[in-house]
Amino acid sequence: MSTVETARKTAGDLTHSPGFGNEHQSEAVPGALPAGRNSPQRAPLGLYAEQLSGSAFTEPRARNRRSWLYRIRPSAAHPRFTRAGNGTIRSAPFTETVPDPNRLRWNPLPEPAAGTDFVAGLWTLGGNGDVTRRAGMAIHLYHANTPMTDKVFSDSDGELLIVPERGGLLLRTEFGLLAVEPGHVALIPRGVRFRVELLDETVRGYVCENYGAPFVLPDLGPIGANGLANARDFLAPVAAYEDVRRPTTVVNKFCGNLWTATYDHSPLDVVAWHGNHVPYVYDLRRFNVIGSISYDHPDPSVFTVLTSPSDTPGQAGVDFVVFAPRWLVGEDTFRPPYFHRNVMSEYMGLLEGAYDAKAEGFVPGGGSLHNMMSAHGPDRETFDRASAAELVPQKIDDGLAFMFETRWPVTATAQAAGAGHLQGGYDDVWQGLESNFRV
Ligand SMILES: O=C(O)Cc1cc(O)ccc1O
Ligand SMILES: [Fe+2]
Repeated sequence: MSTVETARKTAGDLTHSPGFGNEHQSEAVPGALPAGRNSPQRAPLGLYAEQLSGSAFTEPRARNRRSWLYRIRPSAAHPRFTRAGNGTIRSAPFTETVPDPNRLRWNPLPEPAAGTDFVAGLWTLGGNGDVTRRAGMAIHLYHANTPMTDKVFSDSDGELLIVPERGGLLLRTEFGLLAVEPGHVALIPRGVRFRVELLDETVRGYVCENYGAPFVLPDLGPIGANGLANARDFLAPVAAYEDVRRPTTVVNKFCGNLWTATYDHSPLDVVAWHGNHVPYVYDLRRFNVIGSISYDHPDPSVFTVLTSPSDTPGQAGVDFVVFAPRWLVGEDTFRPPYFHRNVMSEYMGLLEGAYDAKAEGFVPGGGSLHNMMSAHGPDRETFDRASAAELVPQKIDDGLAFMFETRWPVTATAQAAGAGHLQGGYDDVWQGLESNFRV
């Protein structure tokens, strides 16, 4: 069997622990999880107990995050990390270019060179904030055609929201295995080690690296107790471990740089765990879309899947927003996204099909950046069509788009600002919107 076939077979057999933000627990071997305490004098089965903290010990209970891992060897037993090249990964502060008020749009990344794995194929588009302050975010794209072998990755700088656009990934994490396909997302918490294997020969997608407060489900306010992304649709893995004594390269992204150390064993050796600092997958098509059933186009905040709150109430470090299949029924309403200028900065990507504000040029695997206060909205073709459309109920089900919306302007990396796949002439999509003013 090819490595892809083997990974597919493994992905087909996975079981999960459902729920977002709750206390999960799992043991791959009966009796591996200590009962009634975290640190028994001797952990069961000769395992080592270790706490992984995703919040300060003292943060309020509602925001407190930690997991207890029961592992074959303690994480502390490792040699010295040394600097490795950062490849095409960049981190905040982003200072290679000046922040650009122009509307920018990219085509998909070119095909990866042979032998590119997930970490080597990470390519940073831009971001904001400062990794050393745990504030802000980065937008990455990835492309890969090779599984990571005897190599694991962990990101001390933030959590990773992985959004596949082409091909599926098998994520072997310290907590167990997750499979994530286009139309699904995976969320890997800060510091969790994982290896990426491929469910297809070539894979491609987007990553939001969130340096700030971990993503949570948004409050629902008057929507009530249910709706948007439902907590039970998030799936954590069940424990699965490797007892492998073979040199394994651990790549750690720390304060913007990659560091590596060669362990003499696989650190994916957690036999049991419990806690709430855990990875998840989520199927975007489970999103319960709320919208207007009378008139007007609601703000896209109503499509928020996950939000990273900042110290300013209601102003997210980053929101992850999905434009999922839905009905449009608004009466006397311009139904596509309206023209607007937004204090928040918007990076949009497309997972399949088309997006209802853009007739052409915004393609799956590509992306657009509409920075703070930049004027954007429907292109001319969309404006003309939607202004004349007969307002019968209409199902939008020919596309899946998403947005990373962030409180601070996004500064592009040099490689993104100078990319061959940066589109020229994006401004032209708003040309020809002539004055129709008549008095
Ligand atoms: O710019 C975009 O396409 C995203 C967006 C969608 C929408 O429905 C309303 C506002 C908005 O920024
Ligand atoms: Fe917008």
